Formats: sequence, structure tokens, C-alpha cells
Amino acid sequence: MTTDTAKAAIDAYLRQHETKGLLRLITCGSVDDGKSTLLGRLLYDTKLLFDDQLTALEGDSRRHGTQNGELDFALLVDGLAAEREQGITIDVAYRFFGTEKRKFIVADCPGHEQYTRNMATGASTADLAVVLVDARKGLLMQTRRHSYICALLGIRHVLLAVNKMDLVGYDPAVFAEIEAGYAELAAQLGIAQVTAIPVSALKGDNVSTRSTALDWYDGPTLLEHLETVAVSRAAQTLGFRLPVQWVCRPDQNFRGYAGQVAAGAIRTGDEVVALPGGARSRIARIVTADGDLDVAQAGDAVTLTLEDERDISRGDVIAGTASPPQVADQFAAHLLWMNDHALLPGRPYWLKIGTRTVSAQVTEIKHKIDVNTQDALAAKRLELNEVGVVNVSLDHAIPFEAYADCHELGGFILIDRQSNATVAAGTLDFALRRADNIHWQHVDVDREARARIKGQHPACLWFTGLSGSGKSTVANLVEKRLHAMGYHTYMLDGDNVRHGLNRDLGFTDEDRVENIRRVAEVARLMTDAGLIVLVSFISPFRSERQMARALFAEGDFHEVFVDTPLAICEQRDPKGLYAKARAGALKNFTGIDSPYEAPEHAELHLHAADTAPDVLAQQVIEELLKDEA
Ligand SMILES: Nc1ncnc2c1ncn2[C@@H]1O[C@H](COP(=O)(O)OS(=O)(=O)O)[C@@H](OP(=O)(O)O)[C@H]1O
Ligand SMILES: Nc1ncnc2c1ncn2[C@@H]1O[C@H](COP(=O)(O)OP(=O)(O)O)[C@@H](O)[C@H]1O
Repeated sequence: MTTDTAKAAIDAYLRQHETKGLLRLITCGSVDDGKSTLLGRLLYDTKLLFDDQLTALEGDSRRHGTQNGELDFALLVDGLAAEREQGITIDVAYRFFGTEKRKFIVADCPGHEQYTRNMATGASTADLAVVLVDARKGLLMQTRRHSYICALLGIRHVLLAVNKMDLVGYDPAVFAEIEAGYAELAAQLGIAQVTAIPVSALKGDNVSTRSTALDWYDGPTLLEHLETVAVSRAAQTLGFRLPVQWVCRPDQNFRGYAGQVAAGAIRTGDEVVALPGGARSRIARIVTADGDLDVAQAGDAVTLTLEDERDISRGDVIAGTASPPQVADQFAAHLLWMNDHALLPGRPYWLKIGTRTVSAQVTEIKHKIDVNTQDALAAKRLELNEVGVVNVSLDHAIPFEAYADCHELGGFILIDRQSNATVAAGTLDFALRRADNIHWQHVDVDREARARIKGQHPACLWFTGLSGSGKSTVANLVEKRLHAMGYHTYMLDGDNVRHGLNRDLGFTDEDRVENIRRVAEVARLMTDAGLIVLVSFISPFRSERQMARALFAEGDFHEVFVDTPLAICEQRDPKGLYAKARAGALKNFTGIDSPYEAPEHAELHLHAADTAPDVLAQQVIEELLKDEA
């Protein structure tokens, strides 16, 4: 189920069952812990299966024959074909079931290590986690990782289901040892409440009916616990917060701000402030599909209208004026990295928080966390499934809350700008004061003044291409000609800058990101100084070239792709580096064992293998001066 359809289904479900208590839970466990069997058993025992599902299950169980003619409950919830083939659960599936006492929404989370991403998705909305452990195996790395993520995302209640008790002879000592081990882990992680229950999902022991085989256990069955456990979300002491999802303007006379109330309550007539802008007004109406309300409170989906016309847009937060959220652009945060490619500090990602998306960079990895021991470990990068404590810097200040206080305004995801993949889930811890203390210095002699006195339009010519493609040769020629024509120029060349400013950087991905970030900033300063800057760096990643582009005004950045095929660069090999790289004596060499991402929308594409350098230089000059003609 995609998130949107899942949300729609949840909303529909909620409308149907508004009057009953509701528990949102997630199930976490390793591939073979019996998660699907347990869920199937719960659905079956609570009689929420439809007859046709049951018939299909009986047929499937006979065909697959894994349980000697008995019903195989795993087949019921392992609905996806791919999942059955691979024997792993591959996405979060939301399932609904209910008893007389309570209704439940279960995020069925994946067990396979590389799918923690889905687990984080499920955990972000859950009140309680069912953590499954195979009694024969005890606590695994997975158990620790999943519990850590639950704690990170603010889950305070864990039901530890010690499963497959039948396979350890229903031995109380086995159960006691696992229970004690988990209690220690939960204490480390700050999980407030753990209830351990010995079960056999396959046999049905202690799932919804008590088992005589487990007569030494006198606690609740799994279902009894789920029906009665009192869960509290994070303390809701915050004032009113509504992240604006949508500005509703059906006609000239109506302007409403729609969204779901994330915290607190508001009445008509109350004063509110819209952040980050700071505009104030009073609530005129609280509109819903079922008529106007006097009060809107946490969880309500409403459309607010204000007494005054204000400039408020999607992503803004409308808040009560008594204690509005802070606004900041630099944060300390926890990050769970969920992508095969490591996190690269300095690379721009999209950060989506509440209803807002902004550009953001991880400026520093403070340390990563060993999910086994909670120890802080030094780290330069974060790999798949690793958790780190980081500093994040945003391009725009946003209203926020610490995740501990409000999930909606403190939980975020990072999105790769090239692939649009969600690469991390994170939680804001606190704002860095630094954000408030650095201000732009006003200067009287500005870029325009400097450009005017030089009689030119400042610009950046950004040459990118493989080593040996001809970047320096062409850039040199271009600079010579511009100089001869009276332009003020400066050339930044990879080989040279790496001897000075970037002397501390090598050729790992993260060092290249930092290399380009610094050079782009320097190039920007030089255009502020009124110059035409020629930048000649391999600059192999699209993301960083895009980051560089974003520093300049529209039209001032000219990306020049010096396109010479690898085979020809290798033939030229003026510095003998390709030979070294092929011999294995030089690691991370672009084109050999480090990637080059060719530009897709360069302003100029030079076919540099079969054209003379002076012809190429002329093409660059024409591109630069095309608007001056
Ligand atoms: N491992 C590895 N990979 C690529 N290049 C290497 C490497 N080691 C040294 N060199 C030399 O460094 C020059 C590239 O530096 P850049 O700063 O342009 O590289 S990057 O933009 O950070 O990727 C590059 O110069 P050019 O040949 O002028 O491009 C090489 O001479
Ligand atoms: N257009 C071209 N045609 C043929 N050879 C070229 C051309 N441009 C550059 N070269 C040669 O290729 C080699 C690498 O050029 P260089 O400018 O140092 O590349 P880069 O700066 O991209 O590493 C040099 O020996 C140079 O003389």
C-alpha cells in the first residue's frame, strides 16, 4: 500500500470507528521470528477475516503445505507475491482488526535488515511496538536495532512477544533470560514500559487464549494486553499548532488554511501567529465538512479563516500566540540513514518536515551510534541503517518543535534531489544557537558597484569532465582571450586549489563533495567581486554541480561539459594517472573506480575528443557573451 492510500484507508477506518478506543501498533521482528504468523493468528482469532479470505487461506495452506494441513497464517499476511518468493516482507502494510474493547491499526513492518526504512515509517505513527523474539535465538542485533528505532521515534511501550515457546519445551528459564536481557536494553534506550509474554503464534498459545502448556505464566495474553494497555503519547503541553497543508481559495471571498491540528487547541476569536513570517490575526471561523466548530484541537482536520487577510502559504505553521514554536535554520538532530549510498556531509538534500520542504545539508556528523551498545563512534559518513547524531543546516528558517514534544513538527525525512528517493528519517533535538547569532554584514560597495567599475557582467563558467578531458586546456584558452578583450577574470583549477585551500582533501566521495562546496563558495565570492570566474574541476556529481548552480543568479552560471570519452582520456593520460589507477596503485580514480555523472542540462556540451581546443574555446566565449550581442 502506498502511504497515500494507506492514509486514506486509515482515515476511512477512523471515521467508521470513531467511538471505540484505538491502538496503533507496529510489529517488528527478524525474518523468521514468526511475525506474519502472529498477525495472521490475531486476525483469525478476532474473527475479522472475511469468508472468502478464509477459503483462500485454506487453499493456499494446502498448496504450500508448510504446516501439515493446518492453516498457515503467514500466508494470510504475506500478501505480496514478491514477498512470498523472497521470504521477506518488503513494505509496510497497514492492517485493521478489532475486538469488543478496542480497535487496532497494525503497521506490519519488515524483518529483513535492509528494510529498516519501512520500519521507521511504521514506527512514526505507532503507540506501541510488538517486538518479536524467537525463543531459540534470544535477542539479536535486529531486535536491538528495531528497539532503538522505536525509541528514537518516541514509542514508549513495548510488548515483547517471546515466540516459538513450543520449540524450547515451554521452558520458563528461557523466557526469564530473554525478559531480563530485554529489560536491560529497554532501560538503556529509555523505553518506559515493557511487557514480556511467552507465546507460540503457530499453536495459538497465549495469543488470544491462555495456554495450559504455559501455566507457569500468570500475566495477560497478548490480545488481553493489547486491549487493556494504557498508552500515552508524548506529553501534549504545547500550545496550538497547525501546519498549513493547503491554502483554500475557491473564490475571492473565502481564504482558508487547511490542515490537521498537530498540538493544542484554539477557539474562534483567539489570536494566532503564522510562522516563520510572524503575521498575526484572530481566528474568524473553524470550518469542517460537518459544519463550523467553536474549538479545534489536536488531531482535528480543519480549515481556519482569519479576521485579516494575511500572506500565509503551505508549509507555514499557524500557532497560538501564548507560546509559539521557535524558528531556526540550524539544528542538532538524530538521523537514521536508509540508503545504499552513504550520507555525504555538505551535499544538499530536500528536507520534508510537516507540510514544508526545504533545502538542507548535514554540516557535520558528530558521531554515529552503535545500536548494540549505544556507544558513540567517530564517523565521517553514515552507511545504510546507521544512526548518527548530526548538525543540519537549512536554507530557510522554519518553525519547529523537538521531536520529543511533537512528532509532526520535529520528525523529518531527507530526500535525494536527483533520484527523489527517501534516504533518511530524522528527529530534531534542538536548535543551535549559532543560527541566531550570525547575520549578513551589510556592505555599501556591492556586487553591482564592483561590476559597473569593471564594465562587465560577472559570471561563472563551470567546466566539468573527466581527468584529461581537456578542461584546463580549454579554460586556459578562454581566459587568455577574455583577458585580451579586456575582461576581468580569474581561473580556479582543481590541481592548483588542491595545493592550497583544499590541501586537506583527498578523493573519497565526501572529500570531493567538500572540495566542490568550497570552490563553489569561492567562485560565488569572486563573482561578487565583479569577476568572470572559470572553474575547472572534475566535479563528478550532479548534486554538487547543482549546489554550485544554486549559488548564482539565473543566467550567471554556465555549466560547460567537456565531453571526452574515457578511452580517449586514458590514451592521453598526460600525468600517467590512468595507468596507475588501472594498475591498482591509485584508488578512487574518476572513471575507473569512482563514478562520473555526466551533466544532463549543461548550458554547453563540448564534443572535446574530435575538436581543436581553440574551436572549443570560441564556443565557450560565444555562450558567455550571447546576451551581450
Ligand atoms: N583519484 C583521483 N581521481 C581523480 N583525479 C585525481 C585523483 N587523484 C589525483 N587526481 C588529480 O586531481 C585532479 C582532480 O581534482 P578535482 O579537484 O578536479 O577533482 S574533484 O572535482 O574533486 O573530483 C585531476 O586533475 P585533472 O586531470 O586536471 O582533472 C588529477 O590530476
Ligand atoms: N581538444 C583537444 N584535442 C586533443 N587533445 C586535447 C584537447 N584538449 C586537451 N587535450 C590534451 O589532453 C590532455 C589533457 O588536457 P587537460 O586540459 O590537462 O585536461 P583536464 O584539465 O580535463 O585534466 C593534455 O595533454 C592536452 O594537451
